[in-house]
This record gives sequence, structure tokens and C-alpha cells, in this order.
Amino acid sequence: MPSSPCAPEEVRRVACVGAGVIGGGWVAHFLARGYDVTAWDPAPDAEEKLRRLVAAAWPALEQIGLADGASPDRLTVAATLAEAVADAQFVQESAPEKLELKRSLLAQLDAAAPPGVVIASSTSGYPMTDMQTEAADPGRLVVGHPFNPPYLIPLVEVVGGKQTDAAAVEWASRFYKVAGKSVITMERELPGFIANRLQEALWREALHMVANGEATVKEIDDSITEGPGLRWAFMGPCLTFALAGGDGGMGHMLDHFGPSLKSPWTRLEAPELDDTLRAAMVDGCDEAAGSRTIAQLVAERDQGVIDVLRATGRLPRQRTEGTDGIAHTPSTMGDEK
Ligand SMILES: NC(=O)C1=CN([C@@H]2O[C@H](COP(=O)(O)OP(=O)(O)OC[C@H]3O[C@@H](n4cnc5c(N)ncnc54)[C@H](O)[C@@H]3O)[C@@H](O)[C@H]2O)C=CC1
Ligand SMILES: C[N+](C)(C)CC(=O)CC(=O)[O-]
Repeated sequence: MPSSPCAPEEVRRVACVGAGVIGGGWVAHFLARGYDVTAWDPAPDAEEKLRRLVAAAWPALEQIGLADGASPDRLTVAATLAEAVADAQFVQESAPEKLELKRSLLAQLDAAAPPGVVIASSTSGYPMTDMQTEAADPGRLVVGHPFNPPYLIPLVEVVGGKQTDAAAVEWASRFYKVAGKSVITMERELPGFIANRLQEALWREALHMVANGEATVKEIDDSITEGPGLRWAFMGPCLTFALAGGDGGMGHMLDHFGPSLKSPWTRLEAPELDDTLRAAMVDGCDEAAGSRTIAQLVAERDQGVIDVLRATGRLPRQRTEGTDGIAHTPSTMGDEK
């Protein structure tokens, strides 16, 4: 790959190729961050749909804050793929999830984009190694996997393929950060990356339960929104479970509940909970906790759950002054008879 034509901080023009749910979401995000965006999509009604999507997203984007000069007017819809990427400084591909289509489209984008410009694919799970096979310069092709909607959910998973230059992965990771995203740069390829592997495990189990008549769709959704989902918005599953071990943290949690890994709680096979895995989990949680004690983490989690309950309307927002002079939020939880 020739060296990238500009630093991530200097990017002004972004091309988005494929403008459906995710491509359109990317367009809204980049516009809100103050970029000039050129989009291309072969569907005859693509421009109308795209402009509608951006208009619908804009109030939310205004609420969270626009970059100086950000405007939907800075969107251009190109007539051809070549025109869309001709002077792009970064390209985001969001075409349908079909391997052959991605292979050929990434090769076309590579042929049309200026030399050295990084091209990222929004793929939900294909390893870049499998998609970069037809490109003349596969070194500049990376995965930049977003979450729906890309203009509100911060995470992007960035990873290269076997032929991707490390510099392109580094450039893309920096660019996404500059563009306001939260980035996980993966050291190696994994089908489904990290978050979709986790989501998929939950999803498959949910489908098994529905297929076998073991749980309804509502029970499955409620089990997450009324349960673990409240914690996951601000504390990941590992640190959350460390608190299930009380003062003993993750070590005690694994010693206590490790045997249930072998219970038939899921159709997935359980990994062997050997010393290496135990140490990796305990050390990882210690690292994530940093200087925070278990007691501090418990307080942080409790406040987080209260904030999420309040933000989602399940706790009233108004506060009352108690006799102790402390502002209390009256709870209606558990009041339903
Ligand atoms: N929908 C989701 O929640 C997420 C999807 N993704 C990924 O984003 C990509 C796009 O998915 P969606 O936006 O959901 O699909 P979509 O079906 O909403 O949009 C795909 C768009 O690509 C266009 N298209 C068709 N052929 C094309 C071509 N040859 N070149 C360029 N554009 C073409 C279609 O006209 C359509 O507008 C996929 O790789 C998907 O795995 C990633 C994260 C989340
Ligand atoms: C359903 N999906 C696999 C396309 C979802 C994603 O890839 C990420 C998301 O938005 O959850």
C-alpha cells in the first residue's frame, strides 16, 4: 500500500458506498461530524431513501451535538461508484452481506479510489482475508464493523486480513477515533469479530428456546431488558460477573459457579475451566477494575442501573427533597400489585 495520502486528522471527504440501513447510518454519522460525504448506491430510489434517513436521524444528532459546520447539505449522491470515490480520503463500504458481491465490489473500489486511501467494509462477520482476494492492492482493505445505528452506537471493530498492511489497520483505527467512534482494534481475525460472536451465542440460544417452545419471544426480550441488559449498558459481562463473587471477585465467582458451566444451561459446548482460563478471567477483571475496589464497583454498578432505569422511564425522573436534606428519587418499582 502506498503511504496514506493524508493523516486521519486531515480527512475532510468521506465516501459511503451502499446506502441502506448501515450505509445511510454511516452517512448521517459522518455528516454530523462535519465531513463532506459522497454516497453511491445502485438502487433507483436510493437517494430519496438516504436523504429521508439522514433527515430522520438529524434531530437525534442535534441533541447529542453536531461538529462545527455539520450539515445534511454536505451530502452529495454520486451517479457512479467511480465518481463517488474519485477524491475520497476514506471509503466505507456497506453493501449487502454476500461474499462474492463484497469481493468484487472491494476490487472495484480499490481500482477507483485514489492510491493509498483506506477502504473499510461494514461486514458483520466475513474475515477480510476472504473478501480481499480480487483487489489489486489488498493492503489497504480493512473491516470497520459498526453497530446499528452507526450515528448513535459508538463501537467499531477494526481488523485487517492476511494481506492487509498493519499501517492501514492503524490508520483506520485512528480515523474512526477522530471521527468520534469507540474503537476496538483486533490483533487477529475472528469470524463475527468480538461483539457479534457474543450476540450470536445469545441469539442462537434464543432461537433454540423459541423453536422448542421453552420460552416466548416476550420472555426472552424481558429477560434481557429487565435483567442483565440493564447492567451491560455500562459494565461488561466479565466485570459484572466478578461482582457475583462478592469480595472474592472473579476468582471466587469461578470457583463457586464454575461447575455450572458443565450443566446443560446452553447448547454451546462449555470451555474447560482450567487454571489458564481462570487466571485470564481473574487478571482481566483486575485490570478492568484498575484501582477501584469491589465496593466501589458495586456502588458504580448500582448507580448505573438506577441511571438506566431512570433514562428508560422505569424510574420517575423527578426528585424530592427528603427530611435528611438529600435528594431522593421515589421508586415505583415493585409498586405494581
Ligand atoms: N443491519 C445491521 O444491523 C448491520 C449491518 N451491517 C453490515 O452492513 C452491510 C450493509 O447491511 P445493511 O445496511 O443492513 O443492508 P441494506 O440491505 O439495508 O443495504 C444494502 C444497500 O446496498 C445496496 N447495494 C446493493 N448492491 C450493491 C453494490 N453492488 N454496491 C453498493 N451497494 C449495493 C442496496 O441497494 C442497499 O441500499 C452488510 O455488510 C451488513 O452485514 C453491519 C452492522 C449492523
Ligand atoms: C444483525 N447483525 C448481525 C447484522 C447485527 C450486527 O452486525 C451489529 C449490530 O448492530 O448489532
